[in-house]
Amino acid sequence: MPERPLPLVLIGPMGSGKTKLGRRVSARLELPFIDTDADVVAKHGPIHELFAREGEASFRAKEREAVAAALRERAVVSLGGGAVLDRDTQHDLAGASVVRLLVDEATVAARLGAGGARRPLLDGGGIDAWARIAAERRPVYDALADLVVDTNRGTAAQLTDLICDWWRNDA
Ligand SMILES: Nc1ncnc2c1ncn2[C@@H]1O[C@H](COP(=O)(O)OP(=O)(O)OP(=O)(O)O)[C@@H](O)[C@H]1O
Ligand SMILES: O=C(O)C1=C[C@@H](O)[C@@H](O)[C@H](O)C1
Ligand SMILES: [Mg+2]
Repeated sequence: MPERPLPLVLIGPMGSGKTKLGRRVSARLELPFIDTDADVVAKHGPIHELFAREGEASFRAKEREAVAAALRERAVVSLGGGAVLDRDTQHDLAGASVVRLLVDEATVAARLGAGGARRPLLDGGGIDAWARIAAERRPVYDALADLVVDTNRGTAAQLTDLICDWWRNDA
């Protein structure tokens, strides 16, 4: 069987590993890597500053622009955690290979504490806010998924292999 369609898109909640695994998968498949959060930051500055300055709706509009451009590419694309809420993005994902990353609250608590980008939707709410947002979005992630990957177990190398084998139809 031939390879699955491109782009190969990673979706899932904050801290599920979209950026980390997306970068590794793209290197393995020798495809370009696009992280839509990084594209928004490159064009508009840090996401927490954009939220503070212009509010979430403005961030979502800018995010949608970055996502629309990314989903036209033959690339591995890691979406921001909330990007899948946009109806046009849901429509664009119909032709893509969509990998949904799962992570439990206990696992993600350690990951989110590890530093990295500030996440404005968790400001003040921490892991409780993460759990509420993840539960709200679960049906959307599940409906869009072509492959579900549990990131609570296994190394990043094993998870990368699993995604690459699936995309190549070797799984
Ligand atoms: N499978 C994994 N095992 C161990 N640590 C991981 C794994 N996946 C991600 N991490 C770590 O968890 C943190 C969050 O990962 P990452 O930034 O890739 O998540 P994300 O899904 O892109 O989150 P966001 O939606 O906020 O962009 C990072 O410190 C990363 O190194
Ligand atoms: O889940 C979300 O809504 C977000 C996730 C991050 O990737 C960023 O896109 C931003 O912090 C919002
Ligand atoms: Mg990310």
